[in-house]
Amino acid sequence: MASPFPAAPADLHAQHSQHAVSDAKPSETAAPDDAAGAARIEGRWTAPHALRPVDATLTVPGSKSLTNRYLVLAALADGPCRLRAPLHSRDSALMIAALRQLGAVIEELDGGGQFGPDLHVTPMPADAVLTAGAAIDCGLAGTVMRFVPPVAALATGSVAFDGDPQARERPMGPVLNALRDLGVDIAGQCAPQAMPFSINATGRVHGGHLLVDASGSSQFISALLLAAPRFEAGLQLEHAGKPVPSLDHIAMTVDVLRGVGVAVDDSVPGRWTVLPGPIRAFDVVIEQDLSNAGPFLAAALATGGTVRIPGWPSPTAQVGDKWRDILVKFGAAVSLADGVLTVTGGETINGVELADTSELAPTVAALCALATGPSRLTGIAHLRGHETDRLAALAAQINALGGSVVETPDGLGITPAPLHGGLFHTYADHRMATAGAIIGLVVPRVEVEDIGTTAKTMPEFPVLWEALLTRPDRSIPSATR
Ligand SMILES: O=C(O)C1=C[C@@H](OP(=O)(O)O)[C@@H](O)[C@H](O)C1
Ligand SMILES: C=C(OP(=O)(O)O)C(=O)O
Repeated sequence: MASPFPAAPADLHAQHSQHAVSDAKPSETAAPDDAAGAARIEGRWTAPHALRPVDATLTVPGSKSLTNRYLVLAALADGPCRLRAPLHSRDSALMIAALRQLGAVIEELDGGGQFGPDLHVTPMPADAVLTAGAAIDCGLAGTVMRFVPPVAALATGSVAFDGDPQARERPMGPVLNALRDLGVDIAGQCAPQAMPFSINATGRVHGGHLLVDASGSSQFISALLLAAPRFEAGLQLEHAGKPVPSLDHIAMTVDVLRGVGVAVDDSVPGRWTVLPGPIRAFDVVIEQDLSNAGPFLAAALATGGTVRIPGWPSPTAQVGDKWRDILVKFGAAVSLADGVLTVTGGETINGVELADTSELAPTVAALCALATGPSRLTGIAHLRGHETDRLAALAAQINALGGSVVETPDGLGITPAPLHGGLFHTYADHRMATAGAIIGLVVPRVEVEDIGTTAKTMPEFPVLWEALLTRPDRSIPSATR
């Protein structure tokens, strides 16, 4: 779809104010422990419609994947740690609450950055005994439900895990079976391979060799690697099964482990060896979330405008760095100079063929729905086990707006079709909400069912998104903090 815009209106801000928010309301139930305290917008939300090409400069909050990895490592480290510019969102709040349950002391420090305070972490005491047991709410966070059980196995006491109803549908079996293979006592109350379950932890995990089928999620591997230095014999982990998805996320895990002094060998594909040893205390700056930068960069393509993101980390282990290649394939001009990523969209958006786009896929699919040529996304069968079955959800919701999307066994085929407004269901999935927002930039009257789902990884999304359209060269307004 081309993006022809009428001449810019005299008072752009006034026009957006009329259209931007319909039933949306500030939430009275901010996520627990969410230090950011950003004003919440929840519920049905009329996606702002761009009246002219965007021209904006912004930074986004910290990386979910880095924040939750460093929180886990800090809880297991050999001394107090500091996370600077961490993410403050539902997923990070759930991780903080989980690690506190296991004995880590996590405090917010005065000051901090644009998106909330820094964090100081005093690790779990080595001899922590959870006399009253612990109950961990995983919400819908894959990083909490997969990364925390191996950490819990290193405490002493009973640790119960549960989460949102949708989380009970997400695959857990390989992590639980792996821990059982390592001798950890796990009782499943629901299905034996899913939440809810509880761990009767003895404070020690011997470690050793493990065979795991990680074709359902890279998080099964990352979860075991992160705790492995604290296993008595370390870990020799081997994957057996269909290809492992989201390999960039495993590379990130290896990268952060090495950064805190852990010896990891990943020289043989599908095998990882972690030597036992201390996790060195650290003081780290969390990079902004490049995956969550995606919808803002996509806005440049959708509207034929320009979006700049200063402070783009390079080098980085984040999968979102792939935007620099992906958006060129869609037809954008992309440059990285002096740490500023600049993306400028053209007259039209090209169709693309892309493999293993991992968590970038919903944003990619939204751009494909606006493209002038057909697209094929492959290697993302495991998205059926994400926050929702993302392949089914994207196909259903884009088609409900007049699109032409077919599900394939491992992805999506998307053919250009004229789109119209309508309700875009979100299925408790933050990336469905942002996909609806992207389409709504150029398709009038798209309503996103629950924009509040973006609080999973970016509570500031609706505010930043509206500012993207109305206020160039801006960052989050202080009034929302
Ligand atoms: O380890 C991580 O931080 C993540 C790994 C990926 O999971 P999958 O391998 O299940 O795709 C990714 O999609 C998720 O958003 C975050
Ligand atoms: C798949 C995702 O999340 P999770 O960490 O819950 O798996 C995601 O953020 O796209």
